[in-house]
Amino acid sequence: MVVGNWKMYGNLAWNKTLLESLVEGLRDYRNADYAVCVPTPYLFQAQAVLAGSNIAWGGQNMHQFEGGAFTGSVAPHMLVDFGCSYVIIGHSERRELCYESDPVVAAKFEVAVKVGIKPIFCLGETREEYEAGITEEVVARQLDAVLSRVGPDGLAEGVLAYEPVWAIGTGRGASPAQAQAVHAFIRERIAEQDFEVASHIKILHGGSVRVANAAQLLSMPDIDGALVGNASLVADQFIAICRAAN
Ligand SMILES: O=C[C@H](O)COP(=O)(O)O
Repeated sequence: MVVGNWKMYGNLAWNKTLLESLVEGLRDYRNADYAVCVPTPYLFQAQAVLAGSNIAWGGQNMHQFEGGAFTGSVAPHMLVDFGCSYVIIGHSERRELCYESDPVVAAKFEVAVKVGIKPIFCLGETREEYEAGITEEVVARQLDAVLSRVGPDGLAEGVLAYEPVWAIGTGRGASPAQAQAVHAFIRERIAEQDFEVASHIKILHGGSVRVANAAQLLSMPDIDGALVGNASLVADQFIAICRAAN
């Protein structure tokens, strides 16, 4: 599975060109799941261009409540209204810049599943946590917050994305071996509660996934795909990464 996270980029004309290029470039690649998560104002456009293609679409966040006086927020059903299949939950940029706590992220995960949208649950350590050697402690804490809220059966309704924060946007991602080790730790922790769920849940990798490193990362046994930022903004690069997963 390969998901493009456009973050806060795009305009109607640029989006149209990129989306149409992706539809054409991936038309014959049907052995993997593909999606793009676009800024909320462009969901209508993603739906219009991607409907009927083999590329799904989704949001980059949503509120944990199903409605209310939360100016500027997006309610879960609003993503459903635009045909979203996915929503990114707990991205490190929101955890840091919007102070999203583990309990809030877990609540968002639960509500996404409730309204029928597959959450892409992001977890990962900061550079400081990596250098302090507490990566496993951090991702375990983040994972456990969701597991304790929804249980393994609820977790199975989502997709995980391990994104070492220190690799995001830097052009220097984790090595395949480094990434595999943490993916395996995450899967083993889930297996402690439910082996079947652990065996089937997708764990994507994010953090400077590029054309140059995608195939190696995707060849790792516990890496089931990629959550791609920068490279998803360039049609040829994102298509090449998607094809590597096919
Ligand atoms: O959601 C995507 C991740 O933040 C990775 O972004 P990046 O590929 O630009 O490092």
